[in-house]
Amino acid sequence: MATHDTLQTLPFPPVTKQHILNCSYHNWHPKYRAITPKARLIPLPSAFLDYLRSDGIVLPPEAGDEPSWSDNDSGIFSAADNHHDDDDDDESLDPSANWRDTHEAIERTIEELGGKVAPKLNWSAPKDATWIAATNSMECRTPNDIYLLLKSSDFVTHDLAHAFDDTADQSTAPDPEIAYHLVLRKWITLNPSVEFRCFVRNRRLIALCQRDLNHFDFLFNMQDKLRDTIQDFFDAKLRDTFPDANFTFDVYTPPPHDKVWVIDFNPWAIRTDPLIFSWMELLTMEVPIVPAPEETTVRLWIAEPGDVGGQASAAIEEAQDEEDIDDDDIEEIWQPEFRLVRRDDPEAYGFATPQYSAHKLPKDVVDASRGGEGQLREFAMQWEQAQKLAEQQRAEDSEDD
Ligand SMILES: Nc1ncnc2c1ncn2[C@@H]1O[C@H](COP(=O)(O)OP(=O)(O)OP(=O)(O)O)[C@@H](O)[C@H]1O
Repeated sequence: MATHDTLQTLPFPPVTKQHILNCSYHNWHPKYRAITPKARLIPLPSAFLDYLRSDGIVLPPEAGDEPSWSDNDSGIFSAADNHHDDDDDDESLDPSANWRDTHEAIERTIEELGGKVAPKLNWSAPKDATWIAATNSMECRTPNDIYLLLKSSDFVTHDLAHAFDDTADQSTAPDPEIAYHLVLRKWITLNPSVEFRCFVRNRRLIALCQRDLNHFDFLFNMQDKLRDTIQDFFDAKLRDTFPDANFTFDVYTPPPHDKVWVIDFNPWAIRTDPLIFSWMELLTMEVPIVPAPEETTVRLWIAEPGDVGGQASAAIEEAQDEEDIDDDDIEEIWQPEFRLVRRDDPEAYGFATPQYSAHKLPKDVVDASRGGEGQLREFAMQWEQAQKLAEQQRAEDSEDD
């Protein structure tokens, strides 16, 4: 998280609520549907959002449900656990009673997408919660798999409660109503080595880098081809169509690496992880505005703090008018910086280091669970129990004081 100090010193152009909304999946997907992996969007009613926001994790009963969390110290319940023989209020125990249509739409959509999906909300996928899933991934086969991930994710909570935090028009404009959607993407086995984050400043692709911070040797041989492919894709599909001049986008380039899929858009803002770059680098990186025809050198423009928009674009237009040079000439001699993780880079994760660990269980719990499949759930239960005991102990201690 950025400190107040960082926010003040980084020369970002103002990030508005509209910038955030433009990166919401439901806003950009209709326009870019043909260049994204197959996905379906399910509008979420307020009853479902209340469920996501509520404390604790109670899952709707599933066909043939047994009380699977028999001692339930985990705090995670299937509604079947609450079943009483003489109960006539079963409905009230099923959290999906108030959003049955949504539940059924989710079921149908999973089936339509081939039985396995990767879920996300308007902006965030529950990448930080995969530890709680039986698959240890975001792969979901049932609505309950989805609810468990969404309810366990801090990233999803951010979408629900903090979407417009730190925007420049925070106090001057009321928060627009957010049309929350559940995005279900047909599950594909992605090779993380060929996922890239791309940075666009003033409608120019200025930098790109790996999303997965492991070192992949083979990428170095493919670097030029990948850069060209992604640059061409950006020029043809995104440069003039995305509503903002500054933004980031994530792509996947499946083998044989001549096609590009958009996975996501993110705002040009501190909340977006710059990965192997720093925001200061991206904000101040030198970008050519035009090659001088009589010289072989390139004139460079350096961003002024706070100006990565209007002035630069005006300067480009003016230079182009004067010197009759078009964008293609510029592209020929200048390329975005494409950063890969080198073998000994300090940024590189060791293969054993889990990502998003700040959102997970303590390291010794995760390490200890590496022994076998499914054990993480058990550790999760033990962890919850340990937390409760610690809580109890603290309460007792403070009573003693
Ligand atoms: N259809 C899919 N099938 C399987 N995995 C997927 C699919 N789509 C995306 N993923 C994986 O999920 C990851 C997260 O997706 P996405 O980028 O949409 O999440 P996010 O929360 O917006 O991430 P960030 O906050 O880093 O932008 C991707 O990096 C990719 O590895």
